[in-house]
Amino acid sequence: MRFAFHKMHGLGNDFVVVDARVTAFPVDAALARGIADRHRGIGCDQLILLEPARDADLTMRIFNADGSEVEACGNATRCVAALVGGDVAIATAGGLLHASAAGGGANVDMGGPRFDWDGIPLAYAMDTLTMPVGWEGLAQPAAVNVGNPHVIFFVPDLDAVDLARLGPLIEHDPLFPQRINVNVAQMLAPDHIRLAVWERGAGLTRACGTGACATAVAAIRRGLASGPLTVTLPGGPLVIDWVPGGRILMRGPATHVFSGEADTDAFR
Ligand SMILES: N[C@@H](CCC[C@H](N)C(=O)O)C(=O)O
Repeated sequence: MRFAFHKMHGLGNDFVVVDARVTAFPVDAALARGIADRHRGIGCDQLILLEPARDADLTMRIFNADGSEVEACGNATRCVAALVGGDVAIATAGGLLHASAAGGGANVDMGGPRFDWDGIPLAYAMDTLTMPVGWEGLAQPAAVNVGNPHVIFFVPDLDAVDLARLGPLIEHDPLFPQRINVNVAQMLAPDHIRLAVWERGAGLTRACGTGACATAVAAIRRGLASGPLTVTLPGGPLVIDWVPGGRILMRGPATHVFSGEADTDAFR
């Protein structure tokens, strides 16, 4: 099947966006993996599929590079808002999001975070603000669900952490029945966090919007920070705001790189 796509990125977290609002685009895990493949496909961290919605302007489906379909993607939400333009209500598996395109990027209302252990989800009950668990030097993380699941470690020196090695161990730990996105954060100031993310199903990425949201929320809950604050990822900064009990607001860039056409047969 011939299809059109947009290559986009948010701070280097890159996407293949297929607008299937008019013509359906049947995707399975193997096709998503093939499109995302950086050697044999188009290449991306996530494949984003736009479909019609009943109670929103559109539905956004998210497939990680490993083919798994997931609930939320902050950077893709900004890209979709920038692509569609104006104010847009986006239905996702993680909830209804409201976004508005703004000067080279977008503002997104990412909804409210969850902290209950079975809503993360974790395999068994524990405190999610300071979890009594650890993996080598990484210990006592926080867990936050912002539509998708995140675990956040605060460390004194981000450069001392080998996230490429520890990320997959933690992602696949039985404590996380739906696997987990692994965030390692260094507080630079009460309004500035440096962050690296091992993404579930995609590995190390240049940026993770939901990771920035989850980390900002965890830092505020722990009394380490107050919003609004800047989260600087390898690909650049995002601005996140949250007050306890409220909704998470994210602001950041969205870039359209090129548009193209391809044939699904090429990726199977
Ligand atoms: N890059 C994203 C998150 C994509 C989904 C994530 N890997 C998951 O499996 O939950 C972002 O910008 O939030």
